Amino acid sequence: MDQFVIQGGTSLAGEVTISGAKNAALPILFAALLGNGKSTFSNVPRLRDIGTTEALLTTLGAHVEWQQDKLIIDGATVNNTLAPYDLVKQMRASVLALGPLLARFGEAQVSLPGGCAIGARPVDIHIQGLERMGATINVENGYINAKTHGRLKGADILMEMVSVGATENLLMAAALAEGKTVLENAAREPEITDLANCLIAMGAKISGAGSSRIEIEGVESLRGCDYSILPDRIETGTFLVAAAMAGGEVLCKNTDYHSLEPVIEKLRAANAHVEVTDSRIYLDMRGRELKAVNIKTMPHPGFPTDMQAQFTALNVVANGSATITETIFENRFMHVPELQRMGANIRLEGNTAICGDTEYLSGAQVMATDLRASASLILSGIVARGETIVDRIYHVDRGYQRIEDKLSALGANIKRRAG
Ligand SMILES: CC(=O)N[C@H]1[C@@H](OP(=O)(O)OP(=O)(O)OC[C@H]2O[C@@H](n3ccc(=O)[nH]c3=O)[C@H](O)[C@@H]2O)O[C@H](CO)[C@@H](O)[C@@H]1O
Ligand SMILES: C=C(OP(=O)(O)O)C(=O)O
Repeated sequence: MDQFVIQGGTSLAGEVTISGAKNAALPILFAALLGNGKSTFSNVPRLRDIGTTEALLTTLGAHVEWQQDKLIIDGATVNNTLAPYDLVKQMRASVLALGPLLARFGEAQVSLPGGCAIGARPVDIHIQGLERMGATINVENGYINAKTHGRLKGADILMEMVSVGATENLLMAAALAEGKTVLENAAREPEITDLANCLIAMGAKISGAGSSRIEIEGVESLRGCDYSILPDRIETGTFLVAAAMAGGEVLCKNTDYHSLEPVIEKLRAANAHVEVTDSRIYLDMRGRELKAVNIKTMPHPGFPTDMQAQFTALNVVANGSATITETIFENRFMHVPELQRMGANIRLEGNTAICGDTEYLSGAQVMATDLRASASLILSGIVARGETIVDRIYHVDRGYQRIEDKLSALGANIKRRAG
């Protein structure tokens, strides 16, 4: 298994070009299953999860190919509705095949994704919503088996919790349902708006995406589209935090400042100087004292859970003490024991991490447990004294495109060692 070897203590300065958003690309690539023609996607990040999605779409019969930097998916060739465990277990987002397959083919068998390191991650809200649209669903032998007689029927669906995945699955299903669907208490993440815009480009009739009430007037068929994926707000946030922790400066290009407002607000509260234009964010931390900030993760437009681990690392090296409260996932503090091994002064109380003053971090061999936990360990390694080795970096490769190349270009001393 590959590792990262990091020599700490370097400063960071320069520019970084942000890739397309994993969490927008994954639902959008599954949306191609709804179209009866070829879709061409640009700004698709080169990630392990994208490879897994390509494999799953191919298993479902879609013709998938890269043409230079564009990913082409032909929804017209889809001829199989079984998403097998072997692929779903590699990536939970595979459950997003459920809504499109059921809506287009009247049936789907999708392996239950199960939990992962950060929490149980149930899919009951996805299932209940599809049942409201007339699907018959049973969960047996580890599979969600869904069927519908004729088309799905539009319905008023009040989701009991704000769920990004359920909103995406139901939005895709409703696009091809008969009649009108109203999704209440919908997630408002930028990635939902991006998915809705892609569906609209395929011919769907959707209004209200980005608000908590989305209305969808189902259509009989959808076509392929040409669509560019939104920039990755979490990758952007990770580089901004890296520069803040290292006392350096960074210009993030090809990004989207609007999707990052809660993160930028916290970086400014941490005493970073931040300047924004629509597609660029510049952070300067030179000569400024980094201050610890209180964080509470919330659905968008609150502070994103996917930036929680990086801010835990930031608080560790900042002055003062502050609390980090995780409200989305019950077990998203796996980075804490690893950071403690590097000398971090953190105390866990239930779903809150209290970060006190830490004199310095010292390099150590640490283990990545999930995607953003891995990022927090890399950032800590860059500012630690001595050498840090991060094991199990396949987690990082799920969601960051060649993070070591981008960090090296900024001045970090980080190398991938093949294991
Ligand atoms: C609201 C939120 O911040 N969602 C995050 C979540 O999306 P993801 O789609 O993975 O998770 P959800 O938004 O669905 O989950 C939000 C909460 O609802 C619960 N739940 C969800 C579905 C369901 O059927 N039943 C149920 O109980 C989950 O356990 C969780 O506590 O993880 C992604 C990857 O880290 C992030 O990019 C999303 O921003
Ligand atoms: C946890 C994440 O992704 P996933 O939902 O794919 O596990 C993430 O993007 O931080």
